[in-house]
Amino acid sequence: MNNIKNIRIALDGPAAAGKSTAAKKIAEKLGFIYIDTGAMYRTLTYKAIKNHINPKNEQELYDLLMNTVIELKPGKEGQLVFLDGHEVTSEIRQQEVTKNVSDVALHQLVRSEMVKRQQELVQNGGIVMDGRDIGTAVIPDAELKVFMSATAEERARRRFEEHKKQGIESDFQELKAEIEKRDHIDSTRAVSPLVKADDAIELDTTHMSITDVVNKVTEIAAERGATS
Ligand SMILES: Nc1ncnc2c1ncn2[C@@H]1O[C@H](COP(=O)(O)OP(=O)(O)OP(=O)(O)O)[C@@H](O)[C@H]1O
Ligand SMILES: Nc1ccn([C@@H]2O[C@H](COP(=O)(O)O)[C@@H](O)[C@H]2O)c(=O)n1
Repeated sequence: MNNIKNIRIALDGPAAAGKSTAAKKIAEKLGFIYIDTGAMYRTLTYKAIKNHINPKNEQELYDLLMNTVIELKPGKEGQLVFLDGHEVTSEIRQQEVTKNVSDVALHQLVRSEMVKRQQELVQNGGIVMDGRDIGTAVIPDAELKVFMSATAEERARRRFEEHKKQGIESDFQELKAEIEKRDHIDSTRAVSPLVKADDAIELDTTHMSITDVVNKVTEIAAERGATS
């Protein structure tokens, strides 16, 4: 890095641990760019569903990805997502996408292309990137790695409250089961599974507020050279 201010912060952890909420605020505080890599896997999944491609068909998914432009752009409320030039920011959060995304994300061919694209996005530093393999595969030499966790019960409770605020009806037990299923697929896949990098700082946020989390990470980021 030629500018010590432009550190790269890798934020990994299981579903609904609060990664994107924290990452957005940390980026805002530091004047960094925020990149949500889950959105890229979700966008491919959304297109695969539209094209009736089976999430288990690695070659067809890869061919589709090679003919797909995924753009992430900063917006007022966070990151905007574009698929082949069309905005799909809210479409990629649909339940059908959530249910299938971990099966799409487990393939070697899909992951190596996604990692390549993500590495191009972090070249200049000054970024907070969140996902499942950022500290282990995308930016293994990141200046700061954080592995955010919380109990499955608390993560399901947070998602349930989020849905309630958005007027989306949901069942707590179903949400918890969906989160646990996704975590299981993500952490047991053969290619870059969800795992804490050896040199990541573990942050159990079960009893932490969003402000506590943001303050903690920005404090450590400042120690590692980031200035706002
Ligand atoms: N420390 C916290 N305390 C209470 N609620 C939180 C905390 N962090 C995040 N939340 C809330 O939990 C919900 C899930 O957070 P968020 O979407 O940031 O998780 P995530 O890790 O990015 O999830 P995913 O990987 O599934 O996209 C959001 O409604 C968010 O406002
Ligand atoms: N670096 C990443 C990011 C995401 N995934 C997969 O995408 C799913 C959706 O991610 P969200 O953060 O939007 O919930 C996630 O469950 C993983 O299957 C990934 O593999 N690597």
